[in-house]
Amino acid sequence: MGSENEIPILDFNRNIRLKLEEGGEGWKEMSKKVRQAFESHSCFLIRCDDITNDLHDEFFTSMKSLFDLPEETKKKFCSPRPYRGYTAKSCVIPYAESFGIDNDRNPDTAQQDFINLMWPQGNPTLSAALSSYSSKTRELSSLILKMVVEAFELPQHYKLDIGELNSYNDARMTKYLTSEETKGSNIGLVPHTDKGTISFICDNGVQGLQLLSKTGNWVDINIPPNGFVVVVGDILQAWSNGRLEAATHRVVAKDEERFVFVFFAVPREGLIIKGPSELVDNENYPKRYRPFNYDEYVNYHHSIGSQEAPMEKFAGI
Ligand SMILES: O=C(O)CCC(=O)C(=O)O
Ligand SMILES: [Fe+2]
Repeated sequence: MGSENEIPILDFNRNIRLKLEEGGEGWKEMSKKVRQAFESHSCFLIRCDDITNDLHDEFFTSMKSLFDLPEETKKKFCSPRPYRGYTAKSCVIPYAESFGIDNDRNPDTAQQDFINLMWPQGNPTLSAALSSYSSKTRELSSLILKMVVEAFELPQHYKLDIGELNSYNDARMTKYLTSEETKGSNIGLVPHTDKGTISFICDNGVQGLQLLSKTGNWVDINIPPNGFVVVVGDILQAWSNGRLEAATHRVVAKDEERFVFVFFAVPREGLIIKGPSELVDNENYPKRYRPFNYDEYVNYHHSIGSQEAPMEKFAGI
């Protein structure tokens, strides 16, 4: 599927999705493409015309107004949980500010509470756009994970498993400093893998995301305005017994301000991650990870900071 510099692009526009009948030929065909792209690149680009140009522009314009709020207002958004709340220029993201919204119970309520905290008088434009982006990515994440089960020819009951790996979602909005503001450093976000199941990323058109290719080169990712890049996270790597590898990615600083929305599909709290025995094959794919508790992995990840191959150190056999 193309060279390492060519990130595969899959079309999930409405007319295509309408024809995807679960278990049908078109569905199987698309499932194969999803698996191939995850195997070859650990990610792929998605085109999805539910994200119209107007919605894209409204979202990123209103996101800018969020970061333009006074520092003391932004700081009101705090959370005792790792990676959530408002962070500015932290050691993991030294050249960015970011809001991590914990959506685990009821995503719409969590997002609404967040908007009301920032704007007691409300911000209907950002509220509606955030809700549209989140519901679209939520729908796509369950579709794509079901396709992973299909493409590995796993028994259908694993779709329930996948539901558990995809039960919560965390939304993140980030603003990166420009290369002038980072004063010489060209890194906006250090190389890392995402600790959830899969993540969807989209930006305001200022390209800065790079993927570490299988041959060790940094490859630019140009996210289509009407779509996302979807990347494999640590949990899908562990669940698939390493057949799908988490995407190592980083962000480089650019001359213009970069705004980003990320949707992390994550397991429910306390889930024990234990992949299908069908994906273990003693000759070619011996068992790579012990079963582990998702929360313990998140706490471990948080305690060590951003390091290479945290999953291998935590649960590798
Ligand atoms: O800014 C981006 O393009 C990627 C953000 C990211 O990797 C993350 O928040 O985990
Ligand atoms: Fe990431």
